[in-house]
Amino acid sequence: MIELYFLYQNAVLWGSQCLFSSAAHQRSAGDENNVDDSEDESGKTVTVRMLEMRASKLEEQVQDLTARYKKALADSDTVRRRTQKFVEDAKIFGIQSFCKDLVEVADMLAKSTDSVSEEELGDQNPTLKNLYDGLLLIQEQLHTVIGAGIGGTATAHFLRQHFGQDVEIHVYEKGKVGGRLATVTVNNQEYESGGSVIHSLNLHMQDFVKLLGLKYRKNFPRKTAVFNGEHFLLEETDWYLLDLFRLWWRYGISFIRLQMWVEEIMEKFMRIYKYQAHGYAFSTVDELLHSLGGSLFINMTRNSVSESLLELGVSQRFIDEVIAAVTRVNYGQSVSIPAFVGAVSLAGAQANLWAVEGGNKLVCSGLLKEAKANLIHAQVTSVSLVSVTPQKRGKVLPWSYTTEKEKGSAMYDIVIIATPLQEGMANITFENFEPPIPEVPGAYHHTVVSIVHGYLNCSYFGYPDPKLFPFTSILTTEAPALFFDSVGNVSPVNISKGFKKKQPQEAAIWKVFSPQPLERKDLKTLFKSYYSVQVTDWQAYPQYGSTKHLPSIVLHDNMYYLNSIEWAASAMEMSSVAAKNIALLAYHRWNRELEMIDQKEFIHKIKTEL
Ligand SMILES: CC(C)=CCC/C(C)=C/CC/C(C)=C/CSC[C@H](N)C(=O)O
Repeated sequence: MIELYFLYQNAVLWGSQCLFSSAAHQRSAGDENNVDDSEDESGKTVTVRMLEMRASKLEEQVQDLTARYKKALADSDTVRRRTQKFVEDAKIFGIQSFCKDLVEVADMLAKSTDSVSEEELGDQNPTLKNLYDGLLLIQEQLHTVIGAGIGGTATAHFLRQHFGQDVEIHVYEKGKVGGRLATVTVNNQEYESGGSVIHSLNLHMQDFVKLLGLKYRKNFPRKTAVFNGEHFLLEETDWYLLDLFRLWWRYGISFIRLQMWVEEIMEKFMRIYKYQAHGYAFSTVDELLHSLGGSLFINMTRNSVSESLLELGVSQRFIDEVIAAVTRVNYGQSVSIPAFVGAVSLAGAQANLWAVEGGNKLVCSGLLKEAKANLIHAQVTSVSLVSVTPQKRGKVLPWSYTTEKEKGSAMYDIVIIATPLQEGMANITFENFEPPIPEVPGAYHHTVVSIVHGYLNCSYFGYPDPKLFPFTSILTTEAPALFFDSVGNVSPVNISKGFKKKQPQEAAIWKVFSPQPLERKDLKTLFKSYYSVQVTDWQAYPQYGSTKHLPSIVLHDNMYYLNSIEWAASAMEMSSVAAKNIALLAYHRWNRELEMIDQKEFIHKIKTEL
């Protein structure tokens, strides 16, 4: 633009100089031809008159030239402005034509691949096959998921469902597929060591099991007691009415109030399936919860379960003896956890629970396969933003990863982080993001799971005769002397293979949850003798209360964080709900369908239909 402007100015100046020099030349020529210089009647000599005439002519010329010079200057300004606009238009046009070219190239690629028939792609023509595969790769969008637990694999599944077959999905996993859904083997039988129970109303988990042709495994009926470190406070019997009477005697109608509370929350939570079936997505966990249960749900993430239940009229004794026992077994934490996760925990203590025959982790491997995702065994160490592609194509996010053998990097269009980002866990650094990706606050809670093959020490619980000990599940209340949260008799993941439930006095497989690894003296206290102990130290779920805010789902234009939902409540179904939400959110944002995100009016209409 500046160069063009200077050229034009020089041309105008150069033209003016020519005009002036020709005037000077005319004058000298006139001087040379002057012969008659006699006076006229006004007393002026011919020379004077000629000079006057020339002067007036020159004056006219000067006026004419000044006018032309002014016009030239005005024209030059217009041309400058026009040139400027032209250059700007050229730039915009350049981008537009680049986008158009891209779309044309994409269309051409699609036409090229469509024109090749399956027969032509046979083994006889490897060059054509390679070319064809190469063209397909160029056409595909690349998505990636970090983490192959239930959240990551369910995301891969839903991404495939919404984006279709043309996208390529890479899933990075540094450990085993399944993540916190895992088993340990004792005497050739596998036992769940991580997330173990699913609610009968968890519809995504149910759908996965059906889709993958897996089988349900019903939980064996258990007989539960609550231990306070000295004796049992509550003991379940074979008599339902007797149990009810005892509950009423000890806690009044607290247990009925509690049951109604959990049912009401569960019913509201179930709205999510309808919203998701309509294709609606939420950009924050708060928006999602608000759409389900309004300010009640939002407050439930802020107030503790004990506060909420006290307000409801549940007795302090019931909270200390029953609610605490449930929050300890499910989340290793006290009744100060928020009410929402408290309610999920209580739903997880209901009778209608199930698991997956063969192990819950089979859902993860099945979903990966079903999504035709590429599993990459590598640890992602950093994610950095390199360039911005025009408009709809969003940002391109590459990252480095390390495997046992190599370091590498790759580029993706959409990135989903499905592993906890808390300090000391995923250890992913984010580079070149503007604004920078804020650190995700909060900590994860350590829970140690010990799978013990042995004989329970029933005397420790006040039952010297093991034959009279009827309990298969022992929960605990908050007591400083207690070194464990719960101990329960567990069945293998394959119960259909002729498995018979062991009696409590027999050597059996026990699962102990504790905040710290069990010491030898602890094992000696809990077990009369044992054959083996297998320990898994999980960073199992958030340390509730370690942050005030629920983390963001959207970390950047095309980068999402799945585990933010765990801060509302951590459970297999919660991760599945988050996975569906992120796939929908990513899809709508990619396609600029913003009316499908954080919808209020339509959701209100659907809510009233329920
Ligand atoms: C809002 C409510 C009351 C329920 C939402 C539905 C839901 C997510 C139910 C799950 C219940 C359940 C099986 C809980 C188990 S506790 C979580 C456990 N520690 C785990 O790791 O899975």
